[in-house]
Amino acid sequence: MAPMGIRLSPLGLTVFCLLGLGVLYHLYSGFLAGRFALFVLGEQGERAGGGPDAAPGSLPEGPVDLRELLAVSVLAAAKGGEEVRRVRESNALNEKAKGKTREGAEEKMTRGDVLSNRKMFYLLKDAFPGVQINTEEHIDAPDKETISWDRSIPEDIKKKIQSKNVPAESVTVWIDPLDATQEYTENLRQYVTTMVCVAVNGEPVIGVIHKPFSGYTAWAMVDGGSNVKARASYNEKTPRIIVSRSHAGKVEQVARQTFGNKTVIIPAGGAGYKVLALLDVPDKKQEKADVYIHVTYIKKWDICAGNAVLKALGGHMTTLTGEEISYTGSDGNEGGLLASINVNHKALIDKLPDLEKASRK
Ligand SMILES: Nc1ncnc2c1ncn2[C@@H]1O[C@H](COP(=O)(O)O)[C@@H](OP(=O)(O)O)[C@H]1O
Ligand SMILES: [Mg+2]
Repeated sequence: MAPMGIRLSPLGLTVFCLLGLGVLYHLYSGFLAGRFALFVLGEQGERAGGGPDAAPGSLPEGPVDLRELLAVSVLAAAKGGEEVRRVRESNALNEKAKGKTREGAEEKMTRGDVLSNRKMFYLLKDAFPGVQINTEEHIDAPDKETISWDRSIPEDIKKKIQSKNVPAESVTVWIDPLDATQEYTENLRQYVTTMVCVAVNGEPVIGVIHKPFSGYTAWAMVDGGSNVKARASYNEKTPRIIVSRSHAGKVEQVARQTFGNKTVIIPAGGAGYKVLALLDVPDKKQEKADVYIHVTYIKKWDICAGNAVLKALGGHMTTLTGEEISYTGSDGNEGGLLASINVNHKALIDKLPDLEKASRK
């Protein structure tokens, strides 16, 4: 006699057990499917910004040679740059607003951004299909372009850099197909760059910054080599500070409060341009600065290449509180930026309490 007066026959008991097993199986498989969907959609979607790389199934495969990745990154920056220049010279920019920044500035996109993005993305994707690529602009799958890499490595890279394999799944590539879009639309060509960055386990390792209108390219690999170097000296006491001209926030006011009124502030476009301002760059139109500060939100494709180049040369790019920036996962950097080389970075951080607060306003 079962409790509460219900009596089950052996057949009833078997049916009951089978039903129970069925329910358990259903629940468990649903849970697994849910976890799988979360992994595919959540992880990949967040990382790829919605481009075709977000499609499930593009799984990492085999090791990746960082020297090859550097070579194709330099080529991609140059090929993207050709598009940027061609569109600017045609004067048919097809300028569009793609949204607003948190501070309410219009975020622009042009045909230069789109065409450069397409070239850079498909060249890198063709060369390294198993690698995660995060790019600033959306890629429409029907727009696919096949661009093959001939696997040749430029002589200067061959001379300076050794082959080094890392697992494909440890790599995240960040593409900025046109940095300083605002200035591009204003025809302030000197500020414009195309950039590629390679992060390994979130650490910036390879940086390429290319100027399409002068043809200059800076590249560097952490623990590898570079084609660019730091300047001979920097002014630490009253540094010349390079800042954004179109997303400045409170940076000028607070920089003066911190370093005094004598401090020279240089407003300029482009995160790539501003990192190059800290280095020894043989380009007449390149201004020079001692420190680069940014206080508003900024995206990782804007800063990763500059971070890698500075790191490779012994410099630093951190948040305003001195934290390293991790180049995996979400595409935004919340804590502002302080970039320097051959100065006491920690001492600068300690001087900047007000800037950190300003970035939160
Ligand atoms: N508050 C903000 N929100 C979003 N993007 C920002 C930003 N501040 C700067 N950026 C982006 O960072 C890059 C450098 O900014 P700036 O020239 O102002 O120093 C620009 O990239 P893009 O031109 O690639 O869009 C700009 O759009
Ligand atoms: Mg940018």
